[in-house]
Amino acid sequence: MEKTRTPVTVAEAVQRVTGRVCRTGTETVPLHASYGRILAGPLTATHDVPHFTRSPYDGYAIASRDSAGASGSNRVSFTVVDHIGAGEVSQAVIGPGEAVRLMTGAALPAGADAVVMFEQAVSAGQTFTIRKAFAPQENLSLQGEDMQAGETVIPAGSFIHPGVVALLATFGYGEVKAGKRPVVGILSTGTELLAVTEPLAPGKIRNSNGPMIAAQLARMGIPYRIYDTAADRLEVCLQTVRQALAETDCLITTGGVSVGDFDYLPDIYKRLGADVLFNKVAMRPGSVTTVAVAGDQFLFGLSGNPSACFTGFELFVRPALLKMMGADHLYLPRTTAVLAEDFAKANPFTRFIRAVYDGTTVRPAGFNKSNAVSSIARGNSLIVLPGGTRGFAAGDQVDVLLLGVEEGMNDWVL
Ligand SMILES: Nc1nc2c(c(=O)[nH]1)N[C@H]1C(S)=C(S)[C@@H](COP(=O)(O)OP(=O)(O)OC[C@H]3O[C@@H](n4cnc5c(N)ncnc54)[C@H](O)[C@@H]3O)O[C@H]1N2
Ligand code: MOO
Ligand SMILES: [Mg+2]
Repeated sequence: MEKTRTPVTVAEAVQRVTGRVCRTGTETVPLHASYGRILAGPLTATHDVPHFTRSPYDGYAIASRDSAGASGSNRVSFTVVDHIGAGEVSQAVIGPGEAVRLMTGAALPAGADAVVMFEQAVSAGQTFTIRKAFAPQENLSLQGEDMQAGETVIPAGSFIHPGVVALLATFGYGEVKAGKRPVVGILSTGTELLAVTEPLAPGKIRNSNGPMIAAQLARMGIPYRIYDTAADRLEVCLQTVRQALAETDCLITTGGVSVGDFDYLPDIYKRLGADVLFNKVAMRPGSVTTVAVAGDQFLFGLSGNPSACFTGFELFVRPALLKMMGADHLYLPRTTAVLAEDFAKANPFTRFIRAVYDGTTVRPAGFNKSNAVSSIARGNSLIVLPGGTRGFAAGDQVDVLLLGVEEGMNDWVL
């Protein structure tokens, strides 16, 4: 008889997984391919930004002291001695009553310390007048106002989003050192599984977990290798698992992880001498989710039930892969929202409900059993109801995990 499994809390399971992760290493990637990677080292400003004081407006550079006393009834006049656009540097040194006509982004000429916007001047040929006094540094984009040389702007472990790409470009990095991405194997097990394009047959279903996991990995920018689905036969599955472990950094299997007569993953972990971190989690769906480590390779044994499989990936596989790449924000972003409808079921275990979150309220995304596919498709989030609670009513405040958001949180508190 199958030994009773001891459930661990979700927090404990998450901690056991992330606690065992070793970094995959680092590699240098071209800047244009760096989006979505994890920054290996801190990004320090190698120069001031901007590195020269410039005009933030199209207008005239003046010496502010020349504008003293200007008013509507006492217009002060300037003579334009040069004319530059962004990228040009004026050789003029502004003397009393002189100005340089310059465009946004152009370097401030010597002798100037303020900029008059075109809208603040009345122009006439090579001269213009103003009706107010300008303060020193008025309308300037000062050297170093954005970043100063030596400042750490982005810490190591950050997700390289488009803003970080802009920063790397600003400092002249044509390539960047990033966390190496693990190559992940995907193996769907189950004698009942048909390839996606095969016609249905009695008792058979199409393999939806494999393509779903591939997409979950793709969403993280992680390369994967898909193995042919394996029938529920111990030797066949074991052989494919061994092959996958030889060819990839870690393996995600789906199905065959529970207590059924043809659930062979538990035997496979034994045969591999793998260290099973847990094989039962106090959660629904996905209570049978198993994570094992063979040598230094993770084996994520996700449930065959689609909603459980999906949830197991987001809760355990995702943070592990992020940590392998050196990320410091491992967990799904979390928020709270008002439950839009009653959820009457009791929650002996922590419950993750595929849900639709609209920024204020959240509601279950329809049929929500462990075997549901529809609610994974309709949902954009997971409602988290703590274990040991009764039902929840419309209007209750609940925790929500957001799916498909690039950057996560650096703690798991649920
Ligand atoms: N006596 C017990 N039975 C079950 C228990 C239990 O504790 N005691 N746990 C139940 C729970 S909870 C879950 S979840 C499932 C988990 O089963 P497995 O992970 O072993 O997965 P399978 O048995 O292989 O399949 C379950 C279900 O999912 C379908 N499936 C499998 N692979 C795919 C795929 N790639 N794409 C789409 N659907 C898939 C499969 O046909 C089954 O219907 O066990 C419960 N039983
Ligand atoms: O592992 Mo099961 O998903 O709890 O239904
Ligand atoms: Mg089973």
